[in-house]
Amino acid sequence: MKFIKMHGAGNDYVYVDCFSQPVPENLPELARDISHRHFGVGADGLILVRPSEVADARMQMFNADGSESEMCGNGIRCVAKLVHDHGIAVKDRLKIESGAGVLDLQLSVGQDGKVDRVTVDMGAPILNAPDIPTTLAPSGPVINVPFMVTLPTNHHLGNAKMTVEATCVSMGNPHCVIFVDRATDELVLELGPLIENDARFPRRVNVEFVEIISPTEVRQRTWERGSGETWACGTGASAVCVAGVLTGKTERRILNHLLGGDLILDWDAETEHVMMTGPATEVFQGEWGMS
Ligand SMILES: N[C@H](CCC[C@H](N)C(=O)O)C(=O)O
Repeated sequence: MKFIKMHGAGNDYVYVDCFSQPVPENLPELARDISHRHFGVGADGLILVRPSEVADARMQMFNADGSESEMCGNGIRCVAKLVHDHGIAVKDRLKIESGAGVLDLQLSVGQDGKVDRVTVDMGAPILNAPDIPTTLAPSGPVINVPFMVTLPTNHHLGNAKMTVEATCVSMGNPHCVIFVDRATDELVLELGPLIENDARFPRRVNVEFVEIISPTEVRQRTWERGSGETWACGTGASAVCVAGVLTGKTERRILNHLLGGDLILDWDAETEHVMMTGPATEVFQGEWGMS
């Protein structure tokens, strides 16, 4: 099976062009095996680029643990680059079908004629608690809701319980945004998985730890549902943009610094849609499963 390794701001996936080869079988198992950082190619997950009845292509995304997600922001920028650069649809505006609906993308082409940056209309955020889904509220938005986590005994973070303030947003996939003074390893790597798997998120959740630099600039670390800490998360950055406005901490347009690069987010007041702009990079191509 031929694959293309790509990343969006360091959020790296293995991409399979299913226009030119059949859809692989046992996708969750393949996602786990191919994502393994030592025994596989190494990636945050697997993304299939498939024909679509209603768009230029369809994106199907799996996390490193084999779970399927509705949407992937960094991933959809790379899907657009693959569709353009590999001749599937050579246009500077593309429609890509995802679990969050058919999204519109505007492609920027570099000197080499290949896509280097993409602006994605991520659609409108979903804020109603049951639709995120979370039980942190019976209905309506979840904004700065105190969220107590019980820590395992003798935990680095000290006492047995810790309370953070959660602002929850879905971009087709669920996000729990937490604004902190410093996004430390303890918070990201130890509190992250506890929140990811908390029963108050029936479909688990992606967790963003956000430092406010100014009303127009933030720094984000991400503990992703099904993949652990990633170097960037596009749907997460979109959720952070919305949460910043809902909590009064940021303006509608922000620059977000993630471990692997920067994203520009703009929650348009007219359309209520979040616009995300960022890089898309092809690293190498390979063949999987050569016996
Ligand atoms: N990295 C992706 C998000 C993957 C979300 C996935 N971890 C989930 O289960 O929702 C992004 O750039 O939006």
